[in-house]
Amino acid sequence: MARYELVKRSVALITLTNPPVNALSSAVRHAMAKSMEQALNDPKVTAVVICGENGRFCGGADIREFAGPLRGPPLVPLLDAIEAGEKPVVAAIEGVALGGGFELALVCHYCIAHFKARLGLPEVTLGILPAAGGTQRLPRLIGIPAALELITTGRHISAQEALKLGIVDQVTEQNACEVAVEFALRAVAKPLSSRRVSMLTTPCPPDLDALLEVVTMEVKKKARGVMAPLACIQAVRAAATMPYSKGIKRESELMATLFNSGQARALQYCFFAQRTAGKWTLPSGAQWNNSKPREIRSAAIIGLGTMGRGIVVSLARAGISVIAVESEKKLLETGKQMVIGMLERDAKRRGVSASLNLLKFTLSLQDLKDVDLVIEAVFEDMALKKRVFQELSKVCRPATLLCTNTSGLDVDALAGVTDRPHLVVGMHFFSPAHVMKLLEVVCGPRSSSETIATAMSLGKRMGKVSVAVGNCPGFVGNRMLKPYLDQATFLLEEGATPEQIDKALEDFGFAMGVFRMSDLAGLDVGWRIRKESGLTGPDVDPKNPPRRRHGRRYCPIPDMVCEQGRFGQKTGRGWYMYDKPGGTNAKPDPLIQNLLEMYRSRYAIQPRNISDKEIIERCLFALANEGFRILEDGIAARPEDIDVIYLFGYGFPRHRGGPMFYASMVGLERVLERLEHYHQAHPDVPHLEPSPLLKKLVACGSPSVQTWREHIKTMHSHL
Ligand SMILES: CCCCCCCCCCCCC/C=C/C(=O)SCCNC(=O)CCNC(=O)[C@H](O)C(C)(C)COP(=O)(O)OP(=O)(O)OC[C@H]1O[C@@H](n2cnc3c(N)ncnc32)[C@H](O)[C@@H]1OP(=O)(O)O
Repeated sequence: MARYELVKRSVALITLTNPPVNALSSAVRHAMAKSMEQALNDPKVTAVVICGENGRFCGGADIREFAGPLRGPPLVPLLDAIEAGEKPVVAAIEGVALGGGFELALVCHYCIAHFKARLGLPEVTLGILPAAGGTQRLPRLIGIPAALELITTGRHISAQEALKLGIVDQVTEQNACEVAVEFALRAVAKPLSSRRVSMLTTPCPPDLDALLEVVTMEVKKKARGVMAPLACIQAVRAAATMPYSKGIKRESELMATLFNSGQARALQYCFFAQRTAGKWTLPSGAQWNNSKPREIRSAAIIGLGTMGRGIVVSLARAGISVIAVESEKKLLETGKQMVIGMLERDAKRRGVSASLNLLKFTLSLQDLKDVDLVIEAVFEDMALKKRVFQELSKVCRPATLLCTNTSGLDVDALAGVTDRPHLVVGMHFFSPAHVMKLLEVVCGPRSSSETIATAMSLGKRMGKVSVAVGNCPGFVGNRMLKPYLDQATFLLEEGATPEQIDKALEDFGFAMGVFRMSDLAGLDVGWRIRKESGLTGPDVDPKNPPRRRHGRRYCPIPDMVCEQGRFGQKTGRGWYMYDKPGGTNAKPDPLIQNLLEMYRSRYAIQPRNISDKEIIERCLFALANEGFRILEDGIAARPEDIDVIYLFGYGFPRHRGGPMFYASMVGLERVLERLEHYHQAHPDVPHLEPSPLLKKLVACGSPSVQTWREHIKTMHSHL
């Protein structure tokens, strides 16, 4: 857990050995304490270097230990002892120094960082704060404004930025450990008092209160209802206003308020869920660690609409040659200019050169004959997509993977028109595709494990969080959206307003309520789909009574909004009104209020007061209920996959963990009871009927979300 060696006859080299990230587990803390004691007591030792094995200094406290009782030597006294020691201690930072790892570096008297190293205090992203002295030492070292920024955002910084801020003493391109040993030898006999950061006085700006107020407002705006950043601000205030001994106590009190909170549990769950999602597995036994992805050097995109353009940018940014295809010269030219502009702006922001040399634009599918992979991103029309796939079958070499960016159509039906169904897979990007991190990899029943592995690995290469899902209408994300949207519009019928529903959801933590989100996405897309499926428009079966389709409750208000040409932000009118087409400032629109009143009076609906609690329960429990059905149907393998999809694709607040984790936090019994209650009140809404899996889990004593998969595994899988 920590290796102790004597090098250069007088330097104790302590190497943390806890792969993969040398987290400060109880065993590591124990071994470090012993090694430090040995180094400080050995008269031969004049200096100490601390480094991490395998080119990684330290990824911080062992997050898995937070879930159980705290064991082993506490970190704070161990770090205090390192700082107080009479022999110079040098941190040799390679790879990462994060969280407790950064705090370890802060107590070392000197820091050498490899030029590729990254440092940061990401505790806030886990719902806690840097409680091993980080909130007290960092402000003393770099001042309040810079420390506040790093601690409240959890941002990682480069070694170069750390040098500029005065966190590290030297950046090297050589082996940081060897440089640190030489540095340590030179540091022997130099006075250490000024190197003990806890002894420094915090440089305090004259307008401290005003600064803290501004940061508090910013944090509240960015992360509504999230506790950890606010606690971080209070801890940093203590660093400015109290001596170290009192500040560290304040830090620890604030940590105690966060440590066992639901938010901390949710955020730590999200950390592991994201990593779990990458470990896809199929019933055949094929999985992430036994299926080799193909190497993708070249790709083609069919269609340069909004999605296609974003995908081209994502691929080019990942260093992949891209051929972009359009059907008309004008569309091709427009798409080309947009892609080039996007890549140039992106490169400027990242301080790199735009990879325009990787791009080729063409009107001819014949140019695709040698590419490794094609992603079709044409209009969401099955007949059109089938024609494209038939054509691709003819022109692409037999080994080319054929992917579709459909947001919900049958991937297997597309595979069926090709000569290589095993090489067909869905790659469902989210708009804007060069910004949104989520990628649903849709596994058709005939997609080979190599095809799935390739799509997953390509997603990772593009910086996406990829989740493998099964093939059904809407896959996971969009399938779950329907009951959520339905509940929102039913609530409108019953007496709520768009702004009331949005406010309840935004107070819950969503960046945007459902109606603001719909206005942003465009209301016409859903309208077209409803018309095509005969739910509205001239094809509606006249036998359907009003507000009912196929024997179920149906709310026609969204159709009525679209009939008025209100398609959302792009038309300047939707559920809200905007200053101009494309405007973003949403204001409640009296016309919508009128429409709702007229609608209710036409159908003799007596509007009632609807509480925020009912809004949240009906929208979110219906959402989770569909998630349970998706697990039952084997469309998602694990609740973590669903949660990751909602966190990264639909703006579900991270501090709530995702819809499935949220349901588990509320308590499955309670969710079941509320769904039963609402289903009784609305028997014509099947989405409110509790799913058999939810009932089964409750019958099994509501196990923790991490163990649900044991109850699901006997069920049929469509992955
Ligand atoms: C009333 C109660 C009072 C309570 C008071 C409590 C007092 C407690 C005091 C304690 C004070 C401690 C203060 C310090 C806190 C911390 O340090 S919290 C941790 C901060 N660190 C992080 O957030 C870093 C997290 N990790 C990462 O960002 C990345 O993993 C990485 C280090 C940048 C590496 O990335 P990459 O190479 O992409 O690998 P990954 O796939 O992400 O990770 C590989 C595997 O390692 C696991 N892992 C990573 N970090 C940790 C960690 N810190 N702890 C445990 N495990 C970790 C990760 O899950 C992967 O595992 P597998 O999926 O199983 O492979």
